[in-house]
Amino acid sequence: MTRPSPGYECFRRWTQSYGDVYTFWLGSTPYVMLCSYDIIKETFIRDGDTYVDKIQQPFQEKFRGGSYGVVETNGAMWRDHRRFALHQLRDFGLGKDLMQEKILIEVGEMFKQFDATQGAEQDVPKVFDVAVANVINQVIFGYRFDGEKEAEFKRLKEIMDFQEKNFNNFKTILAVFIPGLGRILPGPTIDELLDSYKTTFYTFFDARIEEHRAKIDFDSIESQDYAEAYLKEQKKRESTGDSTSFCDKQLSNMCLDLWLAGLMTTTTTLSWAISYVLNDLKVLEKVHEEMDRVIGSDRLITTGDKSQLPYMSAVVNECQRCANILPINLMHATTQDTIIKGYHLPKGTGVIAQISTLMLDEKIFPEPYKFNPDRFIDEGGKLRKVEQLVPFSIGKRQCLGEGLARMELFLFLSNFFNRYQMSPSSEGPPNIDKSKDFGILPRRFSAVLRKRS
Ligand code: HEM
Repeated sequence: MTRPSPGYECFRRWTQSYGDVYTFWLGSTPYVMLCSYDIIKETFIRDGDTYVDKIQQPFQEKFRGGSYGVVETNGAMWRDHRRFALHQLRDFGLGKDLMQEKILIEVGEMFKQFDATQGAEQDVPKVFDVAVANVINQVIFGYRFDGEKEAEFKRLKEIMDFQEKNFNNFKTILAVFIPGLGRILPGPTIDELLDSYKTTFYTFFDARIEEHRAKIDFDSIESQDYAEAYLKEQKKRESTGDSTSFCDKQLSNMCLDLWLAGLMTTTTTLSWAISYVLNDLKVLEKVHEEMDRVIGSDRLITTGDKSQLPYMSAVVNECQRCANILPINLMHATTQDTIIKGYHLPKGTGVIAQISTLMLDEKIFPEPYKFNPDRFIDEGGKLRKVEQLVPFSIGKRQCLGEGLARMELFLFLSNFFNRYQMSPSSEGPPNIDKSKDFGILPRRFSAVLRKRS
């Protein structure tokens, strides 16, 4: 393979050596990496339809029982379900106050947990994990993990920890893409890993779906959550003779995609965000100075305050840039023959918009590994818009949950910082070195919180 092994710095160096378009081979499959904003704009934005497909990975179909969900599907299946999910997210209150209300309830619950143990070292990411899980589970299944449901979350968390532990290393990625090699590597095979992971998740989703089916009122117009809206749409389509496009298997797989994409990305970003700030407490001082000047109390901060809090927004931007949670973005495929910079790419060629390299481009972000929110503040003290900040990717497959994620990051972080003074635990600030990681894992750490007066 290569030295250093594939990861942020390796992709950055390859871009410096080979230019902003080069080929990266995973097993026997070539992927064309697009590594500058100009080339990504020229392809994924200006010619979006040509880059919209996903490479079909055999292990995905095996895992899902066919081509299902929204993250891995192509054509009408992908288009229909992406549109439907976006529509439901809007109906549940994105852009209105409803979603914000749900998130602020979680902020309040989170405060109760942190307040109860203030002054002592506490596991901060653990509390954020539950808060974010409650938000996405409300969207999909309409309830929070409180009271007797707490055990449910504990079980799901165990599976996610299992996934984190077993799937975020280069050996496993190699085994996925080069199955022959996977069979001779030590440890459990990919099939064994996927089997245990899959059974638990689908069992959870299918049980929730059956509960919905048992109590659904098909005559009610409003739906409380995604699963209810889906079952109604399924019935509507079946009545017109279409029994395939909104089938049961697709519902389980949509729940899986929304749940996993909605939870792990956001919790990982939040844990990195707090880790960066714990490593540079001067940033927290500046946040507090802005909060005291603009908010001046412990009232809940809402999205209505955002335009008055440019430094806070710059902190969120810089946390997303540095967290840079996908060292390799998801793999796309060309839908037709095309030409990039004079190179001919036949239909079906793997193409990757390399957003992690873009967010570490030193021409745009000098000293790219330095955590520096001020890079997003202009001379007039206002928030500076930087096109190259693309943590949610670009083009027709751009993150489906971007609106929800942005709202969660701003509301969770701004309210958390406004309420607490924070200091590292006796172990010191969390480790923020990513140089040895291929995948990116959430940070696990404790910190001491004290309510600000
Ligand atoms: C900080 C949080 C998040 C980050 C950084 C993030 C980032 C991304 C990225 C980079 C992609 C790949 C786009 C591409 O293929 O080019 C993606 C896709 C996706 N994300 Fe997110 N995401 C976040 C939160 C969420 C949330 C909250 C949801 C769910 C509500 C979600 C659902 C999805 C889905 C379903 C896709 C696949 C879209 C498609 O293929 O059409 N994400 N996300």
